[in-house]
Amino acid sequence: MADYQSDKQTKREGNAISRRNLLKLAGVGGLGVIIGATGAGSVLNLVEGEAKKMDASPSLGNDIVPFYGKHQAGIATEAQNHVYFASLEVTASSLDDLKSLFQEWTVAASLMTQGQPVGEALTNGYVPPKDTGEAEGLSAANLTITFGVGPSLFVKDGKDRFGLKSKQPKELVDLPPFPLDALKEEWTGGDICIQACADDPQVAFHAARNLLRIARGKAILHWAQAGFQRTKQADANKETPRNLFGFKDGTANINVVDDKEMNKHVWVQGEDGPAWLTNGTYLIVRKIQMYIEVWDRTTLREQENTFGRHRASGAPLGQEKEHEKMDLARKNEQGDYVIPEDSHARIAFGDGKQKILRRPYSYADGMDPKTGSLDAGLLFLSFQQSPSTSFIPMQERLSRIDKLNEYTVHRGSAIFAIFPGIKKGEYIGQTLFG
Ligand SMILES: C=CC1=C(C)c2cc3[nH]c(cc4nc(cc5[nH]c(cc1n2)c(C)c5CCC(=O)O)C(CCC(=O)O)=C4C)c(C)c3C=C
Ligand SMILES: [Fe+2]
Repeated sequence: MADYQSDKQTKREGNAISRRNLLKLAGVGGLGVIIGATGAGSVLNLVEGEAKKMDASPSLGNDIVPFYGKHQAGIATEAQNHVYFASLEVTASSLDDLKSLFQEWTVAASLMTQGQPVGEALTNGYVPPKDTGEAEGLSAANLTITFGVGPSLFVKDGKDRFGLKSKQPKELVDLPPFPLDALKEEWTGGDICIQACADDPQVAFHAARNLLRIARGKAILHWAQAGFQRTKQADANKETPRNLFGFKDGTANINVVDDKEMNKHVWVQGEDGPAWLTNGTYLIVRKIQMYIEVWDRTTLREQENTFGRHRASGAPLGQEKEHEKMDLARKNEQGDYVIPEDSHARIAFGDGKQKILRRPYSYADGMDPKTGSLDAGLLFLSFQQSPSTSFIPMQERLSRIDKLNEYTVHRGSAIFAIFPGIKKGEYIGQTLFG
């Protein structure tokens, strides 16, 4: 705790410009107006120029994740404590409107991820402030904002909405129905997604809210979900985070610093997809309710057999260390597999060839009014290069055999193509919208 606070303090003192200082930059007033006249690159240069005039150090604070890069942040970057995930429906009808929306979002996202507010100083008492204000005085809290587009942005009800049909990737199609799915329209699909992750829930919410505000008249919220994991301050040993069933979740994940693995399983490469998506990826989102009360009445042995791992250590059943390779051939004296045939980890692993990058968050949304039980679960987020050869066959297996199905139900689902990262002067989505 103390460490985190002192980190934040250092960042506030050493950081380029605080949200409060940026509000004083009168020259940056009316971002939306300026962008229309000058384009995203010029606005970004203007903002950066004004920041320098304030004699601010351009060096990153220690809780700022760089916004620019080959890939968007929020995928291979360390998972923050909180997520605010939003799925949007586009109401604009022209490609130009869509383009200007992403240009404005790029400016706003680049500012907010540096811990700066969106919009001009609070000088005009006759109009609403541009920035909604709840993050004023707060640091960037490692905020990342990741944007993507769903299949319905390209074609909806058979209509080529923005003349982008020919650019729709083969992989970007609605997921097939899986056995036991209990999806609700209100948590399914979307034209655009925004994943805002931060080490502070208010910073994550502020980011999504301000982007939605900018979208007014062009896009509306379709569904949203906040999520959390244990905070890093509370976890001195930096263990693998535990899900709401008490198990370490993320042990056998892709190693994000292993470029070879990431290029093989996560990033879209030239030959795998359309050129506009090179260095992007696909995101699959599943809102999975977890029957916590039922789980809490289940014996430890049954819980461990469900996952195929020990609860305390996270090690595969019959083994000792969390990161040991699962011994799937090992049998007990009765001749049964030590890691049960219907256990989650065994079924998800399959033959070991399908790999996805999981970046899930727990959610807890009060009570399910129908049952009186806690409405809690997992906002499952996974990034993969090819959903059709990784997530889909994996989920097909899991939905038929996985013992975990006795305790969970899939309520929401969506797929998005996640844009590649950008350089300064470019805007997110530029490779698609031109
Ligand atoms: C289709 C993909 C997956 C869904 C959906 C899914 C849901 C889900 N998972 C847990 C908890 C755990 N999952 C674990 C491992 C694991 N899960 C998947 C995929 C999906 N999970 C994979 C690919 C793996 C790794 C398999 C392997 O190679 O060993 C584990 C074990 C620890 C770990 O490795 O992370 C847990 C725990 C929940 C609670 C859940 C839905 C609510
Ligand atoms: Fe899993």
